[in-house]
Amino acid sequence: MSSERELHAGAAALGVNLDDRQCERLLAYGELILKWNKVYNLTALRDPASVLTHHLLDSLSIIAPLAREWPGRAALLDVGAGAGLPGVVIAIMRDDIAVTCLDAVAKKAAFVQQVSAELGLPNLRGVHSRVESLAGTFDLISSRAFASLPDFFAGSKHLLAPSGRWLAMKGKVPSGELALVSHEIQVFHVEQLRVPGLEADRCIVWARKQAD
Ligand SMILES: C[S@@+](CC[C@H](N)C(=O)[O-])C[C@H]1O[C@@H](n2cnc3c(N)ncnc32)[C@H](O)[C@@H]1O
Repeated sequence: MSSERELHAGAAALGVNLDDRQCERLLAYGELILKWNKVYNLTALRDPASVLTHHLLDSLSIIAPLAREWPGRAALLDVGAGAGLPGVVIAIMRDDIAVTCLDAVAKKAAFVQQVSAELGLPNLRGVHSRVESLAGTFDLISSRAFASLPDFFAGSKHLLAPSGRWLAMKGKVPSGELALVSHEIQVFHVEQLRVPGLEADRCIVWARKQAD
């Protein structure tokens, strides 16, 4: 199957209809990751098929849940985004969401800036900072493979709007981490997912600030 057909089929299985532009941009993004991997040290994956399943489809699995949970405009911060996962995929799929991909490593933030310019995504920027020192307010704060849930929430709670939502992409349901989440934070949904082409467990942990 061609990459394009595999991407369309995988997205459809995740409840997402890709238009031609989105499909082109996602594939171009995958190519940029592989092309610049040596310079920016972006991923351990070396072949296009693994980038498609482990990065593009895995990140696309957030899109249908996000449309349900937050259908309108938003400012989203992707913490510890690395090569821009899932932030770049969200920016490609949702032009009504302004995405900031944050990373403590300058080269990774620079790569996201380059992706924004090359793919023509005005709603995407890469920022170099540690999350603990960043200022600002965001409606949505995401992460994938970043930190334990207690550390993710504690490190970014100063950045979440009062009515905002956290979405953490995790592997197996992280029961041990969930038990350690502060009482100031309400985990309101743990959503298990199946990503086409990936045998591994996947889930999204949704949380918000506890009302006073
Ligand atoms: C394992 S990578 C995950 C990258 C990407 N989210 C993914 O799923 O491929 C974790 C990233 O978090 C970044 N990071 C670690 N601590 C951080 C902090 N305190 N603030 C911002 N980024 C941080 C690292 O530089 C690294 O790029």
